[in-house]
Amino acid sequence: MWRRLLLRGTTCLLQVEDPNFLHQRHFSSLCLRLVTHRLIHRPPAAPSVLRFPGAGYFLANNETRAYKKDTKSTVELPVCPITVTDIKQYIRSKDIPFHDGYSCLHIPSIFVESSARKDSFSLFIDKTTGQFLCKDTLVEGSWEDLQDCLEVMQKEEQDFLSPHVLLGYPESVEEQEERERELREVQRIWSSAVPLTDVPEDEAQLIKTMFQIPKVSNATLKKFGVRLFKPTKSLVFPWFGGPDSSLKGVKLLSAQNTDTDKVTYNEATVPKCSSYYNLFGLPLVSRMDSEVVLTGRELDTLAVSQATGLPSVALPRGVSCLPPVLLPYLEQFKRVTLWLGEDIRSWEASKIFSRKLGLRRCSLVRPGEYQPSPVEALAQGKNLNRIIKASIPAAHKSIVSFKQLREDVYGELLNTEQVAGVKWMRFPELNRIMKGHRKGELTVFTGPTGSGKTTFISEVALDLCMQGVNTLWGSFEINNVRLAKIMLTQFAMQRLEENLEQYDFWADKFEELPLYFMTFHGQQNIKTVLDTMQHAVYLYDINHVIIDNLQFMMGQENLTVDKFAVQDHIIGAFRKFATNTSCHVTLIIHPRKEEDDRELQTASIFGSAKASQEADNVLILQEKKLVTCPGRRSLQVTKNRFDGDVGIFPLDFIKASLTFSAPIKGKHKLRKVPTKPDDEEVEGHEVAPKKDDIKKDKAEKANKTKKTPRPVKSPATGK
Ligand SMILES: Nc1ncnc2c1ncn2[C@@H]1O[C@H](COP(=O)(O)OP(=O)(O)OP(=O)(O)O)[C@@H](O)[C@H]1O
Repeated sequence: MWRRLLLRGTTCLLQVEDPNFLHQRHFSSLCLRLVTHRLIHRPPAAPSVLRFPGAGYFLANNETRAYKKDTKSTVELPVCPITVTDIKQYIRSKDIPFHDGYSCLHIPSIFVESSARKDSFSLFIDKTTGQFLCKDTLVEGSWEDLQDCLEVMQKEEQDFLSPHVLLGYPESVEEQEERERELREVQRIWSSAVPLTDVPEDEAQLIKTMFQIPKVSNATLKKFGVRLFKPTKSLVFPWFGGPDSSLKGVKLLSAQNTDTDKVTYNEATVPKCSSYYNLFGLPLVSRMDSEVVLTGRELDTLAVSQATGLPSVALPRGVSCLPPVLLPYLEQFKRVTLWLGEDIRSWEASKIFSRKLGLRRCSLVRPGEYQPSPVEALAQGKNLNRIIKASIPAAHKSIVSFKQLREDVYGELLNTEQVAGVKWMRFPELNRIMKGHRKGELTVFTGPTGSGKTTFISEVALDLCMQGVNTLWGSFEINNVRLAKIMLTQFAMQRLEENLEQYDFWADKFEELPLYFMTFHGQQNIKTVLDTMQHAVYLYDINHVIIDNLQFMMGQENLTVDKFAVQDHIIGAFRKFATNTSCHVTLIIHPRKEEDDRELQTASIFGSAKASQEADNVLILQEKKLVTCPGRRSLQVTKNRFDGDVGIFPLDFIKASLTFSAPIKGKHKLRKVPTKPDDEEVEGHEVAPKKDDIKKDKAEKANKTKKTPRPVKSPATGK
């Protein structure tokens, strides 16, 4: 029996042996995988017939999707969002025993013969996304993949499946070459680095002083396999993973001493940081360990381990994120102590990460004068065991007394600068009024139609993103390509159309930013948008969401209700989201009325006082219709809940770079290369290499560096 199916944009003719065999939902993910697998890379001239064991045949014509989706920077809700209840129900319906873990459900692996299973519950299903990982075989996939496998097993009456049953996207030649190049680089660095125990004692001591780890012993460095890469005087931290515990990558850490006796660290990873999923210290954890100290840096893990003897692992990207792909590796611990660093940012991150890890098993070390980072605590001769014992349970209580709050209040008073949030590099005037960009706030931004709202907010958000604020864009009006083009131009601070030879240079750097886009366009339902935001917060630890603009969520609401009531409702929903997720939401709203000769006010946006009450900050892009200065814009802050300061400052628009910011003067020069002989040197801003340099660089790299999206890697497989 043949059926014609449209599977996510792909027309397929499907021959079904048993029409009831697979639920269409499972079938669609199965078929899509096969279609993309076979046809994207080799579009057939004629329709091709593929077969999947037990599923029947299907015939795919070549009206297939002609592109491969970039899974890295776009955020989409899964085709069928699931809840933990759905997952449990489904697993029960298949008579599979499960263990309800902290962030995952644990079931017996379906990819290992029952007699050969090392651990009875080694397949982990993420309770939030349904993504699964089998720790025995390192097979991983989506919830739909797992359902397909279970259906096939049942149909075929099999006890287990081959680990190769799931087809992945095959690597392109460029991807394969890049992976091989990275592996060679890892090997090169690792083999030319030397164990610190092999370095003469006085030199080793010098290195330790440089890194401010004088009390970290040689034995500890040896135990964790830390080496020294002499050419750059960097410490090398290895990433061992996979069934064979082979070397998957390295992190190089260099230290620079500043005038204030403080040390600043710089790190680089191979593979690059977006694919570096190493929980440093994991190979030293035994299966029986039930307690762990989670740190933000490898050096902190060394300090904790040496001083306390407790198992400790370090997050690969510090306090910036806890990728869910690492969660299965932390499931075995009944108690997790998060000791992420010494500043407010680490404290905020530890509260957010503990939600992912399961609050009831987490306790947090509050940074403070007597509780610095582990490395510093060790250097100061503090008792690390006592600090860990004094950590605070993360579980939230809805009623608290001042006794419980007094430390928090003290922390805020002690660190006023940090509490004020991340400062803008390009907008000192915004810092003066707003003090900074803080987590969990709602900013409403408005301005006349076509006045440059998107352009301005794009630069404001880019500025923060460049400082490590994980950013998610919901651009409903202009598509993501146009938006990314605006941001890239602002990032490069020049008209790239005229300097296309510099495109790769800037695009490579831009790609490294923690920047994600929702794939919506046009009218959207508020619930879908909020669900997607929630999903992104879980996956990428998003700190800032920009919604451009609210009007695109109004259309689908019931229009018989008062328009302003709908607007109030939507603003209320974003407010709640910001508070619940500690994520900053910037909401662009069109003014409700515009009078040509009058400036906008807070009342020009909101339908009722309730809505203006919900916003923490209100920003207005004013467009003055002056004869002397036509088109001149200024930014007015009419509400600032943090400290009440309001004000206005002028903005100068530079059309070539689409930027509003004043050029930064007197900052340190990252690089000083005039692009043309008569060009001025640019200060405080990175400058692309010259044309000749680029050609040389390209010749050297020859075919090696073409960027293609890579699937998420598992910490253990590195695949
Ligand atoms: N200060 C400015 N002076 C002149 N042109 C500007 C200025 N700011 C932005 N532009 C240009 O105006 C155009 C519209 O800008 P943008 O899309 O950012 O406005 P908007 O306020 O978001 O528009 P809309 O009201 O349609 O949402 C763009 O081409 C942009 O480059």
